[in-house]
Amino acid sequence: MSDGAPAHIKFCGLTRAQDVDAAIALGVDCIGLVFAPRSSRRLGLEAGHALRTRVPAHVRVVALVMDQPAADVAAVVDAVAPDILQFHGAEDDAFCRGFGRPYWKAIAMGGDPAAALASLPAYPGAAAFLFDGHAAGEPGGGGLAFDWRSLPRALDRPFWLAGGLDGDNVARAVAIAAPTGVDVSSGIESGPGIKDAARMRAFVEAVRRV
Ligand SMILES: O=C(O)c1ccccc1NCC(=O)[C@H](O)[C@H](O)COP(=O)(O)O
Repeated sequence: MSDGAPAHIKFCGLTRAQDVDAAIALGVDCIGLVFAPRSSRRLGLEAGHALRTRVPAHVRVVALVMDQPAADVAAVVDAVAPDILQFHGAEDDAFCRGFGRPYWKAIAMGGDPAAALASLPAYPGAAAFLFDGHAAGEPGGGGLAFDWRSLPRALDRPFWLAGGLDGDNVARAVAIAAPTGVDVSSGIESGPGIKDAARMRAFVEAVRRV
């Protein structure tokens, strides 16, 4: 749970240099780059590397993967040097630990939230959890929210809230769930992977007003 500090902000699914630059100028804490095969925001390794080089050291780069072979994840690590790996699929803790990076585990809250929460002890190595609104087996980034009240009142590590957030609802979400941070993709877009400057700004301002 939050310690009362402002929620951290992660913009996810960036594909354009100008959006990365704008996000950094707005002061976000994390930039998410998607390498999952089933994503319309998927980056190739060269494009991911090029975006990564624009990000200063105080902003963390999070590489998203989903049910990919270890060699593919290792190639992302080699090419992009992410600060964090975010796993979105059915990967287990041993797999997620195997790349020499801290990892966050996305938890799909869109189907059976109780079953989703029951899976948390299976990830003792996760540095954080990211609760997302999609159902298990489905990709993220679809703007699907879940019932924020279904999250536990106490967790033993940081957690991020994701799924269907935007500048209009993020303040309420933070007030209800008190997450460590908030993650947004489609809620700041004009189209898949195309971030909108005004929506990005509105999101950051809404979080900072909480
Ligand atoms: O964004 C994608 O296309 C994606 C594809 C496959 C796995 C994960 C993906 N995104 C995960 C994210 O962290 C999104 O930011 C998160 O699902 C929130 O998305 P949105 O509901 O659109 O804000």
